[in-house]
Amino acid sequence: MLLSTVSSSAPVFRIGEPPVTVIAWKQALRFRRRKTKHRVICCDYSCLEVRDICYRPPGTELNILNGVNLSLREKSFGLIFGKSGSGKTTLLQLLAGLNKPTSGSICIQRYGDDGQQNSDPELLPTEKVGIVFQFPERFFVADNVLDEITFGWPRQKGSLQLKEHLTSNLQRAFNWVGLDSIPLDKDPQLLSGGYKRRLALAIQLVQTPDLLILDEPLAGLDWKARADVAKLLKHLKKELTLLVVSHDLRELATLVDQSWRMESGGVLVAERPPV
Ligand SMILES: Nc1ncnc2c1ncn2[C@@H]1O[C@H](COP(=O)(O)OP(=O)(O)OP(=O)(O)O)[C@@H](O)[C@H]1O
Repeated sequence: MLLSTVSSSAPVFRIGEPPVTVIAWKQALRFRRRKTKHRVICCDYSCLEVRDICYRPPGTELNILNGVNLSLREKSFGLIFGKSGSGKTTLLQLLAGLNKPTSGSICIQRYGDDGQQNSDPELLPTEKVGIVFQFPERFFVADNVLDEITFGWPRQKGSLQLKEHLTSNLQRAFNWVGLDSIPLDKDPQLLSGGYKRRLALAIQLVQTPDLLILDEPLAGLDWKARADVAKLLKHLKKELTLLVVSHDLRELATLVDQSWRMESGGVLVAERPPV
């Protein structure tokens, strides 16, 4: 009798069911737990860490790098600038595993939400590092976009699974860099300067690196292409860690989370870009 007087929007209590307030309370608790769990996941993070690296090329007397340290949080944008010949490219080559440091280490360190290290450092796996060299288009070898992007893929018969995996990454990489409208049979040399850089980025992104290293990504491009590539890097930063060496500080300044100046003698100093 009482129920019939209750409006249709009011909560209805039926025998055998918990009152609506209890349901709401449980939902709130579940939401809070989820939020707490989410917060823990968010705050647990890793950093690329370069620890006290020195580098002296074999057969030479002087160190190019002298006690270099840096820490770069995942999915952020790190910029290294400094005078020509100070050792920036040399550092990138060590990070990409192309040379071995004379001393020091390069690792991935995990941190908890309290900012404390919560595991032992792990060596940086070089297969998770992509590098785009200065003027990458000068190293293009194929006469169509598809052959260029698949040039370094495994050729052996048994590598079908890996090739399938790379193929599934290809479309995603093309979408990321905005190459999806370019015909795969187009000659890479006929692409504009900006699109050549996009192709060079896509070649690396197909391998799904965690860390992407770029040496002078804007060098030699016109203003429009420079703005396009800078915008693309801003987009990529949401997906992976970027470490960039550049003299083009003005265009990149707004993307930078951490930056360092390489001083003559191979010493790295944390510093904002002077723009
Ligand atoms: N294998 C090597 N043997 C001897 N010297 C080397 C070797 N590799 C690099 N160098 C020297 O180390 C110094 C640093 O070179 P690096 O290319 O790293 O500088 P950089 O800061 O990247 O310069 P830029 O801004 O002009 O690209 C230079 O003086 C270079 O000549």
